[in-house]
Amino acid sequence: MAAASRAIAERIPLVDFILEVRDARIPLSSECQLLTNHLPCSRRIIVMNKMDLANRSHLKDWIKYFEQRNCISYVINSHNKENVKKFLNFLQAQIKGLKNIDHSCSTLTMMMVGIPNVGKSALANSLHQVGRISAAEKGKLKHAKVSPHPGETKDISSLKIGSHPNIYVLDTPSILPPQILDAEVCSRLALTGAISDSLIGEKELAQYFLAILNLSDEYKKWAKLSALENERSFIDHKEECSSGRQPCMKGERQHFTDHTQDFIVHNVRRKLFETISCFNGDMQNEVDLEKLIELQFTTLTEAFHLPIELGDNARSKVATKLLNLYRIGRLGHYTLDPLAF
Ligand SMILES: Nc1nc2c(ncn2[C@@H]2O[C@H](COP(=O)(O)OP(=O)(O)OP(=O)(O)O)[C@@H](O)[C@H]2O)c(=O)[nH]1
Repeated sequence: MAAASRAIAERIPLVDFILEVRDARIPLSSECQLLTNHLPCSRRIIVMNKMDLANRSHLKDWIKYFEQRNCISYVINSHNKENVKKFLNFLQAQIKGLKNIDHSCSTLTMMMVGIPNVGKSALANSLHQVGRISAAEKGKLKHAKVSPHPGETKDISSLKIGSHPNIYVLDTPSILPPQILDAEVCSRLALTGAISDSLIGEKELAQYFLAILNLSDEYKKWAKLSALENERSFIDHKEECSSGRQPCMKGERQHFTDHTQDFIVHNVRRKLFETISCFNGDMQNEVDLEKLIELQFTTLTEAFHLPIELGDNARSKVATKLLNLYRIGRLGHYTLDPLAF
């Protein structure tokens, strides 16, 4: 990372814009510290990526937050083509605003910079795909490597994203400071996938996520799952009594090992809703909150259909599956950094 930081720092004066890619769930914790002291805000655009995973009602407030600090910012989902097209138009408007440029024959470069796993390569690829470049150039489409694991981009690569003027985007390897002293920031970075889970521990990370979920309002959206389930059990019971057949397990023909299947996700959401709404303790009290999380681990073992024989290993499995569901956006949308104007 030290070599990457040097290579990026050397290029900063040579490029027209820096696209500092951050994670929309942690707009502050995912700040790239290398840029903080190096760059005037007018040449930096803060791109809050993965907006589809963040709390939507907070996004406008974050744009306002950066505006107040004279920084240009933009929120985006790199997997959404329409979003990426609008972003490209926005970038072209920024370029038009640059003075002393012959817009018909110039070549402009933008460098993507950011901490691991924020989606720099995914965004570079998407811009390249929607960019107005010739069919011949598209035929040779290069791709930056996209991966769910942090630190996969090893070299600086260049992708063309526009013509007249020619615009190139440089995808760069991730950079992180050598030490992160704030434990809360570390947990947020691990939960969003910027650093490895092993630095915190999977179980601890899942407990951290459950604390966030329990203290948010996201679970309230799952109230109807619980009501629906009660209604369904009542109907099933009536049908079984009248037909004399044996009760059958829900989702019997489905695959219990794939925790991303709808029937398992619904079960998980329902169990989380029920444990939180039946909880009598004080959520603001750390000891009470820990008790609730303990109970949720036990309840989720059943919701994920984990065999009882797994014993203590069941808790690790619950943690892995729970973190995965959170990361693919199936357990609600959270912005983990608090907004402080
Ligand atoms: N949900 C969601 N996932 C995204 C988005 N952008 C990227 N991802 C996913 O995030 C993961 C990381 O994306 P990359 O493009 O490899 O991230 P990077 O910043 O280049 O990662 P490094 O290799 O550490 O430099 C991949 O699994 C992507 O599919 C987005 O807008 N929304």
